[in-house]
Amino acid sequence: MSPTPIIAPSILSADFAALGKACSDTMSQGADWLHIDIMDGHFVPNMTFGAPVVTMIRPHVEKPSSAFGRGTFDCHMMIAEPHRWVKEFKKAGCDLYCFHYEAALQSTAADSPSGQTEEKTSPAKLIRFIHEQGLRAGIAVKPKTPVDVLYPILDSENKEEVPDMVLVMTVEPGFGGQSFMADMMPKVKELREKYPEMNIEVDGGLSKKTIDQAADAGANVIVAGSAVFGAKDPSEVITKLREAVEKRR
Ligand SMILES: O=C(CO)[C@@H](O)[C@H](O)COP(=O)(O)O
Repeated sequence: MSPTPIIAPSILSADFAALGKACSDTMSQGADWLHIDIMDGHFVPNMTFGAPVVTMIRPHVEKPSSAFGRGTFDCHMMIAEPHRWVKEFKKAGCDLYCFHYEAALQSTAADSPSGQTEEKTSPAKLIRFIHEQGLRAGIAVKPKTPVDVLYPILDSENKEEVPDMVLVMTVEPGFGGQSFMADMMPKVKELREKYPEMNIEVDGGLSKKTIDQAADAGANVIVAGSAVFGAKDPSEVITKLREAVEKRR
């Protein structure tokens, strides 16, 4: 049986002028996690916000009582140099630090904004570092990145260097409201066949219309921005997304 369905509304589509309330509202409407998009204008052609905003919204959502529990702050780091921000985001209240494989390949081993070094890091080293800070680690792949690049990382004997979740992007990262890329589903299917118990997240264009394709492929962590925050009845959308995943377990 694949893991529990987890619905993670992406606050990129929330009302930024009343973000704290938007976060607590979506939780009371049935969300499991909050998906928090961090964009730096380098790794992606858009900017959002950084750790101070995460600190401000943390008190609006009860902290998870267990790993991957309700209230998990799922920080999707669409940033260059993901290694540099782990400690800051831990302090801000992040629970799951999900970085991009493509960014980690370019990253240096600095562990604070001021502590740059020239030493190259690697996705595996970064996962170890995230775990050492007491966070869960996620690794994300852009649409053009094949998932087999992740197999050496996922199959590592060294458990501290194995991520807790894989995020398969179903749009090019950077903006909400884009169309779901159904051609990403073979990647999800392949991952699910190989790793039946792993959390597999999909992000981009998920809605009542597209959820069946993602659920059929085996995704269990569903990110939805515009479909939830733009809905007349967000609870109904969250329920439908969850039911679609639950049906395939
Ligand atoms: O990471 C991203 C976009 O880069 C997402 O998390 C979006 O926020 C999803 O928005 P919708 O496609 O669901 O509107």
